[in-house]
Amino acid sequence: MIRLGVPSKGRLMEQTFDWFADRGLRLSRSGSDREYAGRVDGIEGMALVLLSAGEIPRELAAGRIELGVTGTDLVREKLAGWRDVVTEVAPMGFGHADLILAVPECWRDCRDLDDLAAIARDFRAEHGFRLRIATKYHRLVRAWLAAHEVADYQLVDSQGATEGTVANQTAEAIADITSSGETLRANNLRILDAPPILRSQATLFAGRAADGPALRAVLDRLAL
Ligand SMILES: Nc1ncnc2c1ncn2[C@@H]1O[C@H](COP(=O)(O)OP(=O)(O)OP(=O)(O)O)[C@@H](O)[C@H]1O
Ligand SMILES: O=P(O)(O)OC[C@H]1O[C@H](OP(=O)(O)OP(=O)(O)O)[C@H](O)[C@@H]1O
Repeated sequence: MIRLGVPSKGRLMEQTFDWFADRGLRLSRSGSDREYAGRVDGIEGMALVLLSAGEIPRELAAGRIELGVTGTDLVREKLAGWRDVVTEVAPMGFGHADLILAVPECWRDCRDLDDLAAIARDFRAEHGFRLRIATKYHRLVRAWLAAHEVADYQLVDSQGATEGTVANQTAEAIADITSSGETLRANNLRILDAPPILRSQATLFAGRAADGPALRAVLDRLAL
């Protein structure tokens, strides 16, 4: 049996269903909207598992699902050495979002990473604690700031409504996913002049341990 993990709600779920339908497989919930079980029609030996997008990387790594749809951001953030654990089977062309770092709009002297590094040094001297960056992408943000030699900061965990942390005075800057930029603008935040930390999109992943004839038959059926 090949178990396919799919996000359990929202646009990501609907677009995933459409993507498989375009390839001849019909995914559907088996019961009500609140029941997280589903079925796959159009192929033998495949089961649908509805999960939180954030949990799909872990489930792939644990071998509890063989295939999974989630954002590349979540796989890179949640799986250390992700390439050893999962294979990217196909980018799916939706769920595009950039992981970016943003500062208050009113920080006129903070345009790029060099500015941020200097401001972070001064901030620590002035306030006695390190500048706080709110994010749920700890691994990716730490690696990116280290690569750009920004050191005087601390990460503050924020699992949602991250853009609100600056107004709420629990952080000075944020690192989060953006697509339209509306949430940033509404919260008076501006993206630093730098390439995004990561460009993400919804992707079909396979667990490396799942490789075998049953998985290959499914991928052949999908012409992948
Ligand atoms: N505004 C957006 N536009 C496009 N993609 C987005 C946007 N926000 C988030 N995403 C993507 O959607 C995926 C799921 O996001 P999110 O982290 O909100 O899911 P989740 O943590 O599983 O949610 P929940 O735990 O509430 O089920 C991620 O890969 C993310 O990059
Ligand atoms: O650039 P935009 O188009 O405004 O989208 C960005 C927002 O979308 C995501 O939040 P989501 O709605 O998934 O909720 P969350 O804050 O709980 O993660 C993300 O965390 C941003 O807050």
